Amino acid sequence: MSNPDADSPLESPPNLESLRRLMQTLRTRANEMPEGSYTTKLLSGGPEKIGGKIREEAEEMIEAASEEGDAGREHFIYEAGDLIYHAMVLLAWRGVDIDEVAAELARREGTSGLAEKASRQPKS
Ligand SMILES: N=c1c2ncn([C@@H]3O[C@H](COP(=O)(O)OP(=O)(O)OP(=O)(O)O)[C@@H](O)[C@H]3O)c2ncn1[C@@H]1O[C@H](COP(=O)(O)O)[C@@H](O)[C@H]1O
Repeated sequence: MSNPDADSPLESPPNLESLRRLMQTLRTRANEMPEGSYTTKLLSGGPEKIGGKIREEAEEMIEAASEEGDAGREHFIYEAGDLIYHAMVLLAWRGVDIDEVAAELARREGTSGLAEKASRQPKS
């Protein structure tokens, strides 16, 4: 199935800064573990609890990917937000910043996944 949005032009991303702010909030939650916080509840359950939510949210995002129209697109974005939030909670639990993940992605920039995979295959 083709992706109708694949060719959308990339505009400047003014909201990406919110990822940094969210990461800071999540790291503070991990340090302080305040009561009355959903993030604290997740962090208290460790990778098992957080991972369970990541699996659940990934399923929901995948299901929403095929929904059509503007409402479908909005729902897909909503589910992606849930998945990314929960993935970032796992980063915070592990003491890793989203910037470190961005650095890893930057390191990979320009290397095709196919070329990277080939470089890992044992030479006979
Ligand atoms: N971005 C989010 C965010 N996205 C999703 N969620 C929550 O993630 C949950 C999604 O899980 P579900 O849809 O399965 O809802 P649920 O059935 O109530 O969840 P479960 O009880 O099954 O775990 C909902 O409770 C959402 O409110 C989030 N909760 C918090 N944040 C951010 O984290 C910050 C800190 O939140 P607290 O730590 O809770 O103060 C907030 O200010 C927000 O910026």
